Amino acid sequence: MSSADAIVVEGVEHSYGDVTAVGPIDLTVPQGEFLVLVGASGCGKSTLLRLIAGFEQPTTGTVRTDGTAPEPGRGAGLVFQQPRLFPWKTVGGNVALALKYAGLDASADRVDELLARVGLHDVAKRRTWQISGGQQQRVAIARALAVENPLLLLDEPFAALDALTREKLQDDLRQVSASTGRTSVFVTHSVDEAVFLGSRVVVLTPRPGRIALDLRIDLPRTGIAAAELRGLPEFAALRAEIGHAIRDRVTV
Ligand SMILES: Nc1ncnc2c1ncn2[C@@H]1O[C@H](COP(=O)(O)OP(=O)(O)OP(=O)(O)O)[C@@H](O)[C@H]1O
Repeated sequence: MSSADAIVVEGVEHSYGDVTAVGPIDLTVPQGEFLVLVGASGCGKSTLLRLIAGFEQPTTGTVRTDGTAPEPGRGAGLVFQQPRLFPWKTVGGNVALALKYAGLDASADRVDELLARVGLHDVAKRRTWQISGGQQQRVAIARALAVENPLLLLDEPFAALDALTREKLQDDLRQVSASTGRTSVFVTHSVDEAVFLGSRVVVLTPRPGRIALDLRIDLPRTGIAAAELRGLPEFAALRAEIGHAIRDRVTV
């Protein structure tokens, strides 16, 4: 392992009872990479993410994040499909809680700054049910960014959103991630989303999830409009290659 490696997965297999969900998998993620995991439903994407978060222990092999065994709730900001906000807190209160929990400055100015980073202005005092689903997911991302954790782990964060909101959030996340340079692992079913967000895309085989394709995405990450990026011929070629890798291994 080099000091520049944020995540090292070595010889990892994970079983639930007698069902082997993933592995064996070897995967090294250098610092600053935006890794997207894609694959058919049930191939073990979330399991691999949970192993990296420390929510699951590998049945065999080892997982290291920043050189040590991952511990749940430490060292990683997490975003799930549902925003999981506290409904009895205001929007700002939800972000402030994450800051307080980490012993950081939880002032109104700091909360506003974080909300502004995900495109939310003037909503800090609202209740969580007074904002849209897309806005709630932005709050969840702001909360995950609040603590300067080295890792950002996202499990299908945009899956429950409508197509337009989803594209907008993808665009914003791409910009935020380019500016923070934080190592990220993002799970999705969407090939388009994978190519748009990832600096690297790993396709998993159907269960047990193994690496079927490991692809560097050399598309510009800054200074290009989302529509222009999606319109590049290289974008279409990468989407086709990843789509083939998934379809080749799925028997319907
Ligand atoms: N807690 C659990 N107990 C038993 N089996 C589980 C558990 N969690 C997941 N599995 C099984 O392990 C396999 C991998 O599941 P996982 O959720 O990691 O896949 P996934 O690729 O994220 O799926 P999806 O894209 O549908 O969310 C599946 O067959 C699933 O049924």
